[in-house]
Amino acid sequence: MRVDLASPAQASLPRSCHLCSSIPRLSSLSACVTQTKRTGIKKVPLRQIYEPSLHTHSIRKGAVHCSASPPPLQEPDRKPRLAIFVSGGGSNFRAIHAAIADGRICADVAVVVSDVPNCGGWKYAAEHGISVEAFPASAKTLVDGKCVALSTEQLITALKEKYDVDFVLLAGYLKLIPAELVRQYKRAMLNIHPALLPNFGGKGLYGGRVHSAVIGSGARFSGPTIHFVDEGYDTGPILAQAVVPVYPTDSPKQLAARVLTEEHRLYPEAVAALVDRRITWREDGIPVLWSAH
Ligand SMILES: Nc1nc2c(c(=O)[nH]1)N[C@@H](CN(C=O)c1ccc(C(=O)N[C@@H](CCC(=O)O)C(=O)O)cc1)CN2
Ligand SMILES: NCC(=O)N[C@@H]1O[C@H](COP(=O)([O-])[O-])[C@@H](O)[C@H]1O
Repeated sequence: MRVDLASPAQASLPRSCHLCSSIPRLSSLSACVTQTKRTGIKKVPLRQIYEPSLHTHSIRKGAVHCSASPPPLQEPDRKPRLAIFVSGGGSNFRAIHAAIADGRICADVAVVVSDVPNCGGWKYAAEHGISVEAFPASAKTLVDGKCVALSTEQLITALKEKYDVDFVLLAGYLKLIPAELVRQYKRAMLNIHPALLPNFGGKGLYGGRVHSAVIGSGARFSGPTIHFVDEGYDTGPILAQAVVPVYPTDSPKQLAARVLTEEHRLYPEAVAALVDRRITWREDGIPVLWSAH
């Protein structure tokens, strides 16, 4: 059985337990080991090995007994469940859904959430038997004069209890995610932005406006950024980026198409790493994506 650990260069050697000075043995952490069905590689989440705080100690007859007590893992046969937020055509949602269908992403889409009922992403979800919810309330969520949108509290309850969602993915979603929802999915909510953050991001910069700003700046490179979501627009920790050339003769439409091609490659890769738990965190709060191969 191959156990795939982060390269020692990246991961500090196991710290011994500060109380009993033992180094946790792999067998004592067997509960941490998860089988990645698709690849047959045994993954051992680093955080559950290198955090002595996971140990419990009991004093028996004067001796300190140290045993790892990793947090409970999901039921082995339960795939991670995703909520995907869209506002428009949903091409990134479709790319993620296609990656699930062909086995690149080991997860299920539990629900699609949109501020624009019947947008392209909403229709695609409905056509594929995926539940849909409207959020937040606006003139666009009035159907026959009745508001069909959930409140923030109702949405959180639905995501946690009705849909049992583990991870939230923003995919062309154009509304600010409220702080209460961000807190519910700390280090479990991603967004894709069509430029190289921290440049060309923030309020007012979305869709074609981003590409116009890039071209107008004279920048020679652009590309998608995948980042964890915090309370501000596009200010969360960057997880992955890809680079495409910007030609001085580019129209915003031409640049958008070039960036979108890379979005549809990069986002599924990032989501696969997220659900496979191949992301660790540096002590300065920067996420590290570990390749599956
Ligand atoms: N809490 C967060 N919410 C959202 C984030 C985020 O990083 N943190 N990312 C955005 C997606 N996004 C860029 O990637 C983005 C989307 C929309 C805007 C924006 O200025 N929106 C307009 C309204 C547009 C409309 O309703 O048509 C606005 O707020 O005035 C900026 C960045 C998703 N949510
Ligand atoms: N700041 C957010 C933003 O501009 N998102 C962008 O909206 C486009 C449409 O997404 P879609 O085709 O997946 O609906 C994509 O380029 C995405 O990066």
